[in-house]
Amino acid sequence: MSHQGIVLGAIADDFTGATDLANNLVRGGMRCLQVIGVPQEAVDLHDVDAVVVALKSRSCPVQDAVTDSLAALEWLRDQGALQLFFKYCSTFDSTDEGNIGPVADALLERLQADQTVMAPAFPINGRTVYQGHLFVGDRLLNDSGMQHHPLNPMQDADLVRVLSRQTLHSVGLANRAVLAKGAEAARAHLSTLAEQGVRHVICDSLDEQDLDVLAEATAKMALVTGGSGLGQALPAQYRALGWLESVAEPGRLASAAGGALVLSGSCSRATLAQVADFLAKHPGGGFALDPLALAEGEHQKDQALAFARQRLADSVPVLLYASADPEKVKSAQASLGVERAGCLVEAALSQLAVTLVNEGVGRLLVAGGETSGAVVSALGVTTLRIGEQIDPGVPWTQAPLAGREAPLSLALKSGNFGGVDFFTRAFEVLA
Ligand SMILES: Nc1ncnc2c1ncn2[C@@H]1O[C@H](COP(=O)(O)OP(=O)(O)OP(=O)(O)O)[C@@H](O)[C@H]1O
Ligand SMILES: O=C(O)[C@@H](O)C(=O)CO
Repeated sequence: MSHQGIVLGAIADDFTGATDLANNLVRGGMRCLQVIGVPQEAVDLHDVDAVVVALKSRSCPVQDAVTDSLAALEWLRDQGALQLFFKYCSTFDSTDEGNIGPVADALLERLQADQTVMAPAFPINGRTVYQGHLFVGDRLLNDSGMQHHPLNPMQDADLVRVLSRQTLHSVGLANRAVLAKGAEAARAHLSTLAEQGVRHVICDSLDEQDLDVLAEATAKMALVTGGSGLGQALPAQYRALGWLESVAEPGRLASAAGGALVLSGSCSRATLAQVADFLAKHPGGGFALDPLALAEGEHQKDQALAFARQRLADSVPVLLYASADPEKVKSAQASLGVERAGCLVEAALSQLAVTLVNEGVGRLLVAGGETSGAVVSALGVTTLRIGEQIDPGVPWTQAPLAGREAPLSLALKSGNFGGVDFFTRAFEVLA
């Protein structure tokens, strides 16, 4: 007989990363709920197999990340989780201070477990690991653009070395040669490393088959860590263990209704191409926000609102965006400071979201991790039911909102995820 509580409890270090993992759990066959922060009230989990707690712990001070992650762990254990998953970015976003190492150490200690695996790979989106080195497409991590990341520049692709700077514990490697021998050999390798006191094991994975082997070898570990690729492989193992029943349509959502709005605060390369593609397909369908104008008062926001209302009245999708090329972003940041420029944009997009959702927007797409965090918080979203995938890493979700009869259909897109036509196709795939 299957386990009655939730099977998997996940702790994600940012909002869009949480949705990415949740999406792959649904694809693996689990009914999944994402909660924003550690719930303060009871959550109905009667038809849920996996819960992902979305934190903002990727770039915050180490102690805050540890405290929040432990609170999430306790809550998930109270819900009956049989296995815990610590989700971080497939590009291993972190610094020498943390937060991946210290959070993993604290979770292991609380669980009284000796070892965990670290598997950031997400092959379908080009993130693979070989001999412990992380690749983005055909480039090593430190040559992929991530070496210039403003918060966590990744200047070393050797994850054993990277993680060793974040923990006092011993870090080891399960390489491709081990995985190629199958799950039994991988388990034996992990045991040998555990006997040698190796607490964290960086795992190679070049493709889904490697992740399947890894999932089989680790499904009974108290804690696994990594990207969403491993998340897609685990549900089959839970079914094999008898923990999970097969469910038809684990990503089934209620019908979507209401106006279609895209809010983009992401300046990542993929998003810029998606904005351009939307504007080409919907001439006159977008309104550009500029932090310098936003700094001067309410005028530009009011203009954006009037523009959106007009389009929505005509039942056509509308795009409000601050996304801009690096030159423009740099110039706004030079005038306003990085933080103020970001805050102005996030505040404007959040206020526009609240007003327009109140007025009848029912299908909302948000681009950018920070932007999504700001918008979701402003809307008062506390839970997201995970639906079908739009593109790898990004599903449609539904959020109940106070004062609204029908749930809001919401898609949160990581900056670099999604095909070029994402802003148009997302609405086409929504029933
Ligand atoms: N024109 C602009 N000038 C300056 N800052 C901007 C501008 N447009 C957006 N921003 C800010 O840039 C930041 C973009 O971060 P966000 O996390 O939303 O996107 P991303 O980095 O592409 O996504 P992800 O974190 O998922 O990779 C936000 O703080 C946003 O407010
Ligand atoms: O793992 C990934 O790449 C994403 O889910 C993410 O965390 C991007 O911020």
